[in-house]
Amino acid sequence: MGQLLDGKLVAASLKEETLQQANELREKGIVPKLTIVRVGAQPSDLAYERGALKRMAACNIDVEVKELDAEITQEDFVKELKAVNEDPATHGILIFRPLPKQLDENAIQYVIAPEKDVDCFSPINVAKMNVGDKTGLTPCTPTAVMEILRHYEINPTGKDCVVIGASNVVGRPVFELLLNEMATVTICHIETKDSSKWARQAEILVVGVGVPRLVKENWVSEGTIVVDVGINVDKEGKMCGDVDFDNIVDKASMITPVPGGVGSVTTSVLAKHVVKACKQQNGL
Ligand SMILES: Nc1nc(=O)c2c([nH]1)NC[C@@H]1CN(c3ccc(C(=O)N[C@@H](CCC(=O)O)C(=O)O)cc3)C=[N+]21
Repeated sequence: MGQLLDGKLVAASLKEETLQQANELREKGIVPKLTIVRVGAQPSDLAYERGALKRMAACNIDVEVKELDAEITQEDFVKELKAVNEDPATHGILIFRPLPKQLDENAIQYVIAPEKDVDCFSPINVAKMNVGDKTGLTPCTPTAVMEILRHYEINPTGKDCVVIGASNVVGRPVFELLLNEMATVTICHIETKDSSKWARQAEILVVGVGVPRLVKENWVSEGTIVVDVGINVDKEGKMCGDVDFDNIVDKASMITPVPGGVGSVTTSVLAKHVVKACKQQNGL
């Protein structure tokens, strides 16, 4: 059986680091704070919010949820966001996405203050990530993938990596973060003729598509390292990933479970980013 890549372990070790840094800031009289901007009450937003609130509490980071009406206009949303940008007590801002359809994400991405943008919504942070400028803030879930690899001393440098899924929130940033580590990266997407053919060549396979158990046993080779970013609910109401875990676990050399894999690391990365942003804003 392949080794389980245990996200809870990774999250716990990140938490220790972040808690210590948050406490050091508090000793200096600086209180690190995250403000969450939620429009409406989407179940997936609420699921993430619950996890984020718990994690911030564990890291001694303050958090405020700014809950906005589901029908809010573009103009009012921009006004609210600018107020959070300018709030000196707030060091990190997380806006749940996707936003409802009356709001124009392509315009709003330019409004969020880049130095507070802890989940990489601003094109400034996207550009910094894409050129490997470490002063920026990277997206939490893709960074959680990298933190799992780092924790288990899996160095992507020079490795053949295949990313399944080219979304702006998972696949593309994972591609860029792996490339920054000098991996050889192939990205497969909806128009790829045969993703399984590329996946079988992978030393590290990262999957983020949002299709329950898309990746079957014949997509992996003996020894592949499999990282599953999917969080789905199957027809039986059971949480599952994008990888057919039960049929792959024996073939893979290492594999993340769902739940308990990437998804359990994301909020720890969020906390780490709030502390990073807080330090930068205080010249530390
Ligand atoms: N800017 C932005 N970034 C996001 O990352 C983002 C977002 N907007 N909008 C909403 C979606 C949804 N989302 C979830 C994350 C974890 C669970 C979840 O269930 N987590 C489990 C752990 C799952 C596991 O262990 O794999 C938990 O916290 O217990 C659900 C949903 C993030 N999102």
